[in-house]
Amino acid sequence: MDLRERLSVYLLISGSTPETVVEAVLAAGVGAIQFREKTLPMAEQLVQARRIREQCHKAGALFFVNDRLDLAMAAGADGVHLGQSDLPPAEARRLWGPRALIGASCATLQELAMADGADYVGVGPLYATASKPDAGAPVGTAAVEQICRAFSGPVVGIGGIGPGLAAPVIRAGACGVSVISAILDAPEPASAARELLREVRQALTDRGTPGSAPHPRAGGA
Ligand SMILES: Cc1ncc(COP(=O)(O)OP(=O)(O)O)c(N)n1
Ligand SMILES: Cc1ncsc1CCOP(=O)(O)O
Ligand SMILES: [Mg+2]
Repeated sequence: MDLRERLSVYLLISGSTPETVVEAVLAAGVGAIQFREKTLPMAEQLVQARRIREQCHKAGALFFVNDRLDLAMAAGADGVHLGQSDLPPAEARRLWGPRALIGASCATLQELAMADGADYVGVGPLYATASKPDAGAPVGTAAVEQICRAFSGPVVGIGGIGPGLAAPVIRAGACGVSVISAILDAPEPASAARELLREVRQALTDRGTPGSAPHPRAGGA
């Protein structure tokens, strides 16, 4: 499975996400998980990150750490996701090496310029979201279209994406959607994950997914 396919549904979790929920969404087909924990002490984050990495790898999913290159490396993650105020992707690459998967956030073409060296980009917030109070104004799917024209790697949309809102993101050119509340706030997270995956796959089929070479660092599965 290549990187684009694994990013079809990319879930962000925190330290308070129950282990059983992680297990269930992975079994439902979530292909990538990002550990996004901003408050717990680092030693505790490291223990949690290692446990989630194990869960992901058993399920054949990718494991990313948000913000912190040091934590990502210590936890044996597949990659790190860096925002505009984090280490530049090129610097993370220099420190971690060629096998690391590096993701970057951008909302505009100017921000994309700062993402040089990233393997994939997350574009957002696309819609209003309560999950990130400092997210800024929604940029909508037009931003996905613009960034997909300028960046040849995988692009995921993020921010306020729930049922029925994933298909427009794929039609705009993204390979997947990155979510928190659509899955974690759902009464049955595994069912919500399956439904989102179904919507993404249907939209990719309708779009006529462009042939993409397997990503050299996404591993085989
Ligand atoms: C896949 C993905 N895309 C965007 C983000 C947002 O990153 P950032 O802007 O650094 O904000 P925080 O998540 O750190 O609050 C992301 N985490 N993942
Ligand atoms: C981390 C992040 N970055 C941009 S929007 C967002 C929050 C996404 O959460 P939700 O899917 O609940 O809107
Ligand atoms: Mg960040």
